[in-house]
Amino acid sequence: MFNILKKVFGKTGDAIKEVVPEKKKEITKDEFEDILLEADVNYELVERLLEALPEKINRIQAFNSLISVFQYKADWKESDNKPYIEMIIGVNGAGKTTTIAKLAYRYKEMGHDVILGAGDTFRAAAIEQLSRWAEKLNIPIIATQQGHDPSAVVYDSIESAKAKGIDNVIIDTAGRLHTQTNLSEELKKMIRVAGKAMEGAPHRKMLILDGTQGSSSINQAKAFNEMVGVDGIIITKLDGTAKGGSVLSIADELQMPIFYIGTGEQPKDLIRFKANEYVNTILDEIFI
Ligand SMILES: Nc1nc2c(ncn2[C@@H]2O[C@H](COP(=O)(O)OP(=O)(O)OP(=O)(O)O)[C@@H](O)[C@H]2O)c(=O)[nH]1
Repeated sequence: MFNILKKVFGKTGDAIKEVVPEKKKEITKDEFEDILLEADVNYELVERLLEALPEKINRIQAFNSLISVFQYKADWKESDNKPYIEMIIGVNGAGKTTTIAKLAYRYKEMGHDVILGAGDTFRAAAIEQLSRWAEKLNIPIIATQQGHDPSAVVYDSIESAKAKGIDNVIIDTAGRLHTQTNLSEELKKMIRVAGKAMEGAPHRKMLILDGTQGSSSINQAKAFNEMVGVDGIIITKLDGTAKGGSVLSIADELQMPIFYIGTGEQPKDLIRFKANEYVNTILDEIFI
């Protein structure tokens, strides 16, 4: 796990090395500040973290400082419901489709049966892309034509899962933020219809955030959270960016669990996010 993380945060590590080329036992407050800013931690958070720290900082002090950011409750909200219904939310291009394939792959590996719902009916390309993943992963998908009501997709995929004894339903949604009001109504309707098809559904609403956007994805996240109430986050594309510190800003600003991080473009490239492992990966670049 640490090796994967070391690779994922490789570019962030390179950015840290710009500040401290040699690993040390202690660093100064100024160095810690520069490291965090280089890694794209939001300025206000950096200042807040530094306030409580001494002039010379050792690894334990740095660890305690960074881990304190991850104070959110309910780290892992799993449910016994069968089928277990998830809606995947986020702006276009954040990595929703790929992440749905990754989740589906993960559940299949666990021995579960999975069905997908192509709920981004706004774009034909989204339906096609998800259908291609379904074919590759050999799992069923409920899809309609572009422009049709995505709530029908929600209803049909849940009904199909119930009828066939399928364990996991993963539903894609549209992510066109430029027509936010329509999107908000559409998502709310999808949620209502899910609840009609199965009481308590959707069991989890996951927000996908693009890790290469760094801290700027936070406002998007807030907008989606206001629209529909998000249960947790998946951060994608962390493998390709030096902005690995944005995970801290995201956790701090949104105070909601980060469930997984995307580590590449393949279905297997998704790992559970664990705050202590993440913090240690960053600190390994700084301290002996
Ligand atoms: N390196 C890397 N690339 C990723 C990751 N997740 C997604 N991508 C890539 O990001 C691009 C966009 O991902 P999509 O899954 O198409 O994103 P989307 O949000 O569905 O976007 P639309 O299809 O535009 O709605 C694709 O080229 C993916 O391969 C990740 O964790 N790491």
